[in-house]
Amino acid sequence: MSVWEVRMSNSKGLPYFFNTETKQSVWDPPSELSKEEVENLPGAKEHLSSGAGGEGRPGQVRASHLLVKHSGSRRPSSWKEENITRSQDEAVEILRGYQEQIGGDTKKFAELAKEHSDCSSHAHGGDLGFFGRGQMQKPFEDAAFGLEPGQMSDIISTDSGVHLVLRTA
Ligand SMILES: N=C(N)NCCC[C@H](NC(=O)[C@@H]1CCC/C1=C\[C@H](COP(=O)(O)O)NC(=O)[C@@H](N)Cc1ccccc1)C(N)=O
Repeated sequence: MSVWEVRMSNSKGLPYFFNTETKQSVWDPPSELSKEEVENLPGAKEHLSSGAGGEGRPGQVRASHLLVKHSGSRRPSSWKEENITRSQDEAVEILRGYQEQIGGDTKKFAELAKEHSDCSSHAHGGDLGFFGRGQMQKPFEDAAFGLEPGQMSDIISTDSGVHLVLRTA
């Protein structure tokens, strides 16, 4: 039985390793443990996201999004539309319509993202792959890290436009 266990830092939204004997906390897996041992530590299952295909590292999430850009977007252009002139209110109305169609159906989410998302990730049904904190714009990061796998956000707004976020792992 290892003296180590995996716990979650709520302030950082990241897992860490706690030594129940020395009461020491470290961010990285203790070097004396093999990968196998780390994965079998108490708390590893719920805190160390392995995700689909296991590419996810601790503290990462995988998410897809459906982005609708508007005239106030930092880059009001996309694969779909050279020059995006809709207002932010119109973009929200459009996204509200997709939100209704999706309900809780993740397959429908990917279909609508593929057809309508103003992000290059539309080609993969909106999939952004795995990412950790510090990579995405803050409102997007907070939404993604605030979801459980399989859960979809409400409409959120970033400098890119308005999004629906679906956490997948
Ligand atoms: N996987 C990463 N680390 N890629 C870098 C993300 C940069 C990050 N992006 C965002 O926060 C928003 C939310 C999600 C997508 C996104 C914006 C834009 C669209 O908006 P625009 O930039 O025209 O304003 N799409 C992207 O970046 C795409 N390369 C994301 C992507 C596409 C295909 C596969 C993987 C990732 C940022 N810090 O700006």
